[in-house]
Amino acid sequence: MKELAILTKAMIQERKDIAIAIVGGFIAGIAGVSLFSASGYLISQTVFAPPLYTLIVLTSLVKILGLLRAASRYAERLYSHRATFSLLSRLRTSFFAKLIPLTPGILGRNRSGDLLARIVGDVESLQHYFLRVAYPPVIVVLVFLATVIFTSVFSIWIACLFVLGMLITAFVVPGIVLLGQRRRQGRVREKRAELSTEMAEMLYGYRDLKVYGQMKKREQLLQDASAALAAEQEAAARHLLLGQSLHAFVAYLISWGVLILGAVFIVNGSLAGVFLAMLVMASLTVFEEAAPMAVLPAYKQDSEHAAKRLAETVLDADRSESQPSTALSTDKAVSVELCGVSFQYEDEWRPALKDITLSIPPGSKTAIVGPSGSGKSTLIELLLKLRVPTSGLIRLNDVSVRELNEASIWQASNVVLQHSHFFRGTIRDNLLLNEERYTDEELSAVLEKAQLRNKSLEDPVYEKGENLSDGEKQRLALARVMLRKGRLWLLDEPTSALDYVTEQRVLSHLLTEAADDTLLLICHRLTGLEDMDRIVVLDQGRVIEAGTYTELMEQKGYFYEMKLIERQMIDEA
Ligand SMILES: Nc1ncnc2c1ncn2[C@@H]1O[C@H](COP(=O)(O)OP(=O)(O)OP(=O)(O)O)[C@@H](O)[C@H]1O
Repeated sequence: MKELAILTKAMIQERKDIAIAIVGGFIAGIAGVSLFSASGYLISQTVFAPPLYTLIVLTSLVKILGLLRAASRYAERLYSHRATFSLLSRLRTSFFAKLIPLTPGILGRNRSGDLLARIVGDVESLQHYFLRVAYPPVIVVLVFLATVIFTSVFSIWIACLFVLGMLITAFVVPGIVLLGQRRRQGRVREKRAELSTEMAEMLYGYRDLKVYGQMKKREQLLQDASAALAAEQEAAARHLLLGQSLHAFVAYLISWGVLILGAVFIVNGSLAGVFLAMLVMASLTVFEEAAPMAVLPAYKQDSEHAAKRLAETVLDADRSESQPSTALSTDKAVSVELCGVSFQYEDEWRPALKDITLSIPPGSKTAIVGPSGSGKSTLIELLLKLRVPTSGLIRLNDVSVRELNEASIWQASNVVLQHSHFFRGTIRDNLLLNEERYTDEELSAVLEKAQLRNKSLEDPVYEKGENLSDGEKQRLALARVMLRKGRLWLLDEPTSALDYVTEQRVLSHLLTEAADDTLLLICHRLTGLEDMDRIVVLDQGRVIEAGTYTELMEQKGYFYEMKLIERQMIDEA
């Protein structure tokens, strides 16, 4: 199966551990069969009162086999699990590497809880492919063949009975287990995704749920989802247990067959009675070793399904895997040019941006204003290559964005998006997100410039910046961006939560920092835009006005009207 290719590749990388696990498993299996066969033979021999040295040799052999079995089983478990954990970490990183270039688009298409279920649950399911599907049959077949050859020395018919039993346990029992398993596992996955989704919704929206009095209802939904998952898991586990019980039943049936056949051969003189217990014990043990065969197809199917879901999730990643190698230079300020750029979100009926043509010279300072939903943030996402224009061309430093390596664009840009993420740690941790090293003095200086004097570098930051006010979050994001060395500043409403005075102070520091760089500032408030080289007004995805502050005021168009309304509101306030 194509989806499992990635897993096979990862398994090849762990071939040394896998080979040791197989050798360990084989020795453990053979030692197990020999141990119990020798015990059966020992018990039979004692009846005939053999010389003492025979008993000593047999007893020692049993002990040695017991030790050998334990040691080799330990080695098998150790190396197979080590290989599994390495495999899982390889799979996780390769899945993440494919997933990351797809953001933010992928979050729009998938519910985050479901994505989490895939990342955690489905990747985890793949471990079964190795632990329960790929390598156990190799051991089972080797141990079984060795046992059949050994048994055939005593009786070819008993050896044939072993083969018959093996065929039943390898094909008939798993076939029965497989019936209905696909449906059951599908339901488990569905319920797991539902539970993760409910959980994510509750975690993200717990404040609103509390305020709107919906918490109890959500908790109930969560409990229902959890109970539904537990019920499906129980049903699936019961079904697997049924397979294992069937396997044990067949194993005992074959052992009874060995006993009866052996008794018949002893009566007609073709088998020495002393070997009967040994053959029965060999039969019981070899089928015990073959127990994983009962659930193998079920796990195989489960792993294939998980691999398919993961492959579907990152389907587009393969298409966009090869990134161009041309890098955006950080040696000089970046020029930005948009020629007839349009963009429409998937499943949206109207474009977010329509035929935008703009030329932003290197080192210039441009403000982008316009009503909510006019496409300002979308424009920034296109410049960052987070989305690809539906039509038109974007050039940075005269190179088409299509030909530029996206990581180099991010490297060359100082970006503050509307919602910055903050990690659990300290203010210092949240400032030091790039590879550069900074002294405490430098870090404190940016906090000062961002008007975050009330925070020290060691102050804690909770997950998602829960303990920071919206204004503090914005100022921390701005402090973070001031530490970067990019030559293109893309700031999406970076000061919307600040009071007027603080906003002006921060903006003035920002403009000083970006003095030699190109800066694009999206803002709703129209105050302080006099210092900008150009103001671009967007409405319904189109550029409706563009010019300097004075030009737009003289033009008495949309910007002028908005400015008048803003002044009036400030006066009234
Ligand atoms: N992920 C998305 N999927 C579908 N449509 C989207 C998505 N993000 C934005 N849109 C739509 O695209 C249009 C432009 O959105 P955008 O966020 O660029 O506007 P904006 O001018 O930045 O708004 P605001 O000032 O409120 O931040 C809006 O109509 C919005 O509904």
